[in-house]
Amino acid sequence: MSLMFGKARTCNIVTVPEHEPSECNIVILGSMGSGKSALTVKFLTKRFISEYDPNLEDTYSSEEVVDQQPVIVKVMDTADQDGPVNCERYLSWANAFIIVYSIDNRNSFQACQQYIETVTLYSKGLQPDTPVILLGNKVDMERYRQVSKADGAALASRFGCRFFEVSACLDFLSIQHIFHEVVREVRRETDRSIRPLFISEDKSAISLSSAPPLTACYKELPTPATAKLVTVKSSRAQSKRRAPTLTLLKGFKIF
Ligand SMILES: Nc1nc2c(ncn2[C@@H]2O[C@H](COP(=O)(O)OP(=O)(O)OP(=O)(O)O)[C@@H](O)[C@H]2O)c(=O)[nH]1
Repeated sequence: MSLMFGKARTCNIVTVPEHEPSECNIVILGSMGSGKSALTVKFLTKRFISEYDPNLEDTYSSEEVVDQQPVIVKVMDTADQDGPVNCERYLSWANAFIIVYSIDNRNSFQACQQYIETVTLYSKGLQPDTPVILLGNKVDMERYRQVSKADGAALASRFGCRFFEVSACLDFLSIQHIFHEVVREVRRETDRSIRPLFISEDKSAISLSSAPPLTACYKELPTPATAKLVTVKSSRAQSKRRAPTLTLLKGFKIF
């Protein structure tokens, strides 16, 4: 069963009940082998698993607390064969994008530019804006580095993205920090998009004190399944390989 959660693009202000944690849909993009799955698994399980089914695309969720506020983080680990293809499956779903390259692979860095251009073009003018984080992964492979930190930073600043270098096989906290920073960026953009209007001199302007309290622009969504990690979207592509697999996480097949 494929169950996708959307979010209201048009800002129809609805009240999110206090007890309901907000949601944050994050899409991870990048060329094959850049480390998308490894980063996703590390964030969800604190473990580094070395081999994944490259054709497996799935969406996972995790209940997090960011700055004392609970949030359901949904992560779509994509599996484009090369470059952004049929992007509509994630463009309207995402609250944010993490675009990954491997510092030891120049081609993966070039592919990131295509992804950044695609998502920034789509998000242009949309409210709230969709934050993009550029990630240089495999920083443990320094001796094989092909992409300098300066190159990564320059690409990120050209598109107004945040930029980090990480390694999915090193400490968990640096990976968790990235995902939590994405949640903070989404919250900032949401607050920015519902910031009270400036009251003009014209007395006819609505006085905000009488307007209902503005809250996040999310439509009421069904509460997600209680399980901590759930697969909410079936795999897009079935694995072609029939090697024996160990299923670590629902939806992840590890060889
Ligand atoms: N040294 C090192 N290897 C990594 C790191 N992250 C991922 N890898 C390895 O790189 C290979 C590809 O990792 P994946 O997570 O499958 O990459 P992916 O982007 O999901 O690739 P596809 O599944 O083909 O789309 C695997 O062998 C991982 O073990 C890292 O930070 N450091």
